[in-house]
Amino acid sequence: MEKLMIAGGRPLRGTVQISGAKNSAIALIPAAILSETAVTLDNLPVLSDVAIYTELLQELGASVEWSKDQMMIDPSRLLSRPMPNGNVKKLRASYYLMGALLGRFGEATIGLPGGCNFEPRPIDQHIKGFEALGARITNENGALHIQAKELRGAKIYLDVVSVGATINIMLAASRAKGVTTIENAAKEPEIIDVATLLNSMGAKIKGAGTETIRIEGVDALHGCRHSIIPDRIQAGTYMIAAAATRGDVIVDNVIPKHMEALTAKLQEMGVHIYEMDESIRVVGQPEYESVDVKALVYPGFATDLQSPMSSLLTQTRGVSILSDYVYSNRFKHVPELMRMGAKIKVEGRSAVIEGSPLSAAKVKATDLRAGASLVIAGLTIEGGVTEISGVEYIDRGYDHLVTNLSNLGAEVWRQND
Ligand SMILES: CC(=O)N[C@H]1[C@@H](OP(=O)(O)OP(=O)(O)OC[C@H]2O[C@@H](n3ccc(=O)[nH]c3=O)[C@H](O)[C@@H]2O)O[C@H](CO)[C@@H](O)[C@@H]1O
Ligand SMILES: C=C(OP(=O)(O)O)C(=O)O
Repeated sequence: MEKLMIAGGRPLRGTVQISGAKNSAIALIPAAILSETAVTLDNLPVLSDVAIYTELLQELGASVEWSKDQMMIDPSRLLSRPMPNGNVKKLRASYYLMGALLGRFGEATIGLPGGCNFEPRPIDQHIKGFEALGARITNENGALHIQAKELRGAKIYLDVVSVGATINIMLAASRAKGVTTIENAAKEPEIIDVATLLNSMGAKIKGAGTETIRIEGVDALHGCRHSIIPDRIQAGTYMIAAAATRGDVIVDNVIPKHMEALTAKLQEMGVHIYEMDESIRVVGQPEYESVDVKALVYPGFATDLQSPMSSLLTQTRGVSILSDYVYSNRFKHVPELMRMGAKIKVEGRSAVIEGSPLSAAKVKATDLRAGASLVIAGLTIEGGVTEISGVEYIDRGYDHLVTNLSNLGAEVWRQND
């Protein structure tokens, strides 16, 4: 197994280019199969989740050509084959095949999803949405069989604000008869990105990015070309790493508006931030104030940046409280950070973090963003080499990580056990 090795203590300096958003890409790829003709996606991130999705589409009979940051998906020969096991279990976003296949064929059999399992992640709101559209759902040995004679538009109120349920319902409802409204919808930028693709394919979706989305079903969808939005979580991770190493980094190809909650929090700590049209410069400072952070749904502070932020909060002068109101138990990185000398106490859905020096250790990434937090911690440590196992989780969300960090002056390499 590969490990990530970091000889830290060097301030990151230079420019890093951010690729397309993982959480958009792995929704846009299944969205493309609602089309009868080819869809081309640009600005695609090169990630293991994208590779797995490519295989899933090929297993269903689609033709996929992927070269660098571009992918052409021709779903004209695709069939709704049962996918109870295998690749569907390897990633969370395989649940989008439910909405996409249901919309295109009126039927889907898909195994329950995998992905980062930092806590139970139910999909009851997805199911509630499909049922409201007229689908019947049965559980067959751990796979959901979803079938509808005819999908009909409906008014759906989500009990919890869910990114996945909002997108999944949009996918199926695009091909339903009549109008669907999703109330209490999630507002994440990735939802707008999916709606933009679907509208370019001929769908009639209004209100994406607000809490009420209106979808007028259409009879057919067609091919188009679409460029994926920048990855705000990857961008945020580099911003936090720049601050933590007291570096000076331009994070390029970002939408600064998407970064507002993080930017404001970093400024509150004393980090200097300069926003440009499509880039953000982060200039670290010798000392930081402790702050309280609440991870919330968008436009609040992203839960996916909560663990990376924990590492930065070990670098302050006081005690910070970091609470996660999206995933109450997303703290698997904490024991690993404590191995590195962090002083953190988890109390309910909060981590109480006291500033303290860290030291190099052998640690294990147990999920994607836990991995990112360990990388940031390792980058700050002067003396010794931090060894991070579980690199496969980090590869789910950070393309060209070693190259990017090396270009910023970090001493980072991969090593086989
Ligand atoms: C592939 C993808 O885009 N993943 C992102 C997506 O995950 P995902 O879409 O799976 O997360 P959701 O927005 O659905 O989850 C938000 C909250 O709602 C709960 N919930 C969700 C659905 C449901 O049917 N029932 C239910 O109770 C979840 O347990 C969680 O507490 O949004 C999360 C929250 O921003 C991010 O951390 C993930 O990176
Ligand atoms: C939790 C994440 O991803 P997923 O939902 O795909 O597991 C993430 O990107 O931090």
